[in-house]
Amino acid sequence: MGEFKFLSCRVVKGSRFEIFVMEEEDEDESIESLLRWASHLGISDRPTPPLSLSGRGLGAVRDLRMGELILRVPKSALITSDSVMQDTNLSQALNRHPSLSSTQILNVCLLYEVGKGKASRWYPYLMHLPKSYDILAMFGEFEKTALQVDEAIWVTEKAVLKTKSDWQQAHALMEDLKFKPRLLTFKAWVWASATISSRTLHIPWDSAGCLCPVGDLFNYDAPGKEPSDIGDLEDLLSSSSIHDGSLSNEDNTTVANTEQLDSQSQRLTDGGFEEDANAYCFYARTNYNKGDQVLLCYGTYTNLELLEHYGFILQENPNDKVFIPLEPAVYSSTSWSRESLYIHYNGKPSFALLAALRLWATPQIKRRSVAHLVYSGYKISADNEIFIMKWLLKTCHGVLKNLPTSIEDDTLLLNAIDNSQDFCTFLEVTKLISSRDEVDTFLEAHNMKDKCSESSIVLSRKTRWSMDKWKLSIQWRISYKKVLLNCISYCSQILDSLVE
Ligand SMILES: C[S@@+](CC[C@H](N)C(=O)[O-])C[C@H]1O[C@@H](n2cnc3c(N)ncnc32)[C@H](O)[C@@H]1O
Repeated sequence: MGEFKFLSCRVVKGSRFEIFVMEEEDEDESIESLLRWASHLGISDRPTPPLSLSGRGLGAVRDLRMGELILRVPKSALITSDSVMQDTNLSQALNRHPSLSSTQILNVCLLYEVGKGKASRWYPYLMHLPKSYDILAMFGEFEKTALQVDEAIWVTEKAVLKTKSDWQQAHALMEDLKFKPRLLTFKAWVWASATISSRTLHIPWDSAGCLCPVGDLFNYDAPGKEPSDIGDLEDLLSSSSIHDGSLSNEDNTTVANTEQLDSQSQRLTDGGFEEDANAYCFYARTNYNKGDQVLLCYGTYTNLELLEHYGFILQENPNDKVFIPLEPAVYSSTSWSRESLYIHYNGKPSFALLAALRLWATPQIKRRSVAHLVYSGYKISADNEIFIMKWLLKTCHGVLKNLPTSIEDDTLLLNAIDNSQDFCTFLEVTKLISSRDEVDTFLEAHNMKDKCSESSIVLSRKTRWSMDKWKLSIQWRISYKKVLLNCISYCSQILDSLVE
């Protein structure tokens, strides 16, 4: 579920699409009917045939050049609150409930359309939406605890509470609309909310976005591999040695680079609604060879944000960030926001974190005189640098030590879940793990503790789904711990070079 696996690839024939559809093994024939339906709506990859779907994905049927138009989805095919509200029954009911947010409204619109069944003009599309999702709002107590890190647990609790309160607030409207009982349930609401969270695309006229048939089959590619990304800018600034010359030039360089970053961040998405074409248009974000999967950048996300909004994480995420506990005096030593004080995925402290630590480690009385250096990214002194690197080392070690499991055990557990042929083998393999509490809790939660001796255990759908989410929790905490380990090796290297 939500897992990115290409078990079969084939060219879809019999539709006007020359799209290369990558599907999961159990995906039924009907994907072709979705594409046939889409072409009737005017959704087209012509005249330049190119793309792919999630669990499913889109692949290139010929070489593609960066910037090439690869898919057009006319406005009339998009599911937006506006388009669904052309139904007067719905729009009148919405007028009677004016306090709902645009996302709540789109949620209701999606469920309303689902309630129409075959009478919905988007029926073939709705039928192909995933049946379940793995976003944080769907995590139960067990999977939430398996995240281990307070910040992630807190984000999960917030997501669950928000989904619940959104549902409660929208309930009166849905009753007013005489939704069938199954569409009134929290389960239905969470499904719609996860669909919207993980599949909508930005449109300028509605902050809730739109659902875009076929266009929502692109999987995600992370931005940040560009040569002058923020990491490089920080390199440029923080590797400079202690500097006492005029800073006016450096300041200008910083501003110029920051501006360059701004203009890049505006190009973070490679699809958008175009007024002239009255369509959502998608362009190749890079060159692709025939057979490659074609990806789309949804935006810049950390792994926790990807998990929260999309239900997956990237093993290598150039935009990942880890926040470590800082003393209140560090926050008050600078005007940088808390959000800017983090460790990059590669272990390097962010520009702002280094600056804040450098100032914090400077006696109060001297801070004013060194502030201009610090804000330009320069080191203050070797002693200051040694102090903050040692502090970072100690803090990262401390955070890792306080987590319930080691990265080695996490990796063993993940491999056991991934590679065991059956549940009994899984249980055997997990006996090698030093901290077995988590496995025992899982068995208890699914009433399987006393079944461990049975030779073949058939897992229920619910158990398998919980296991998928558990896996995501373990993957996430591994990625978190890796960043801290990267930081430890980064600081050790800097210390070695300073002490030499
Ligand atoms: C807009 S949909 C993309 C199409 C989707 N794969 C499908 O089968 O409909 C977004 C979802 O695809 C999956 N996904 C997208 N990019 C991914 C990636 N790079 N790795 C793993 N899963 C990904 C996630 O489940 C995500 O919520």
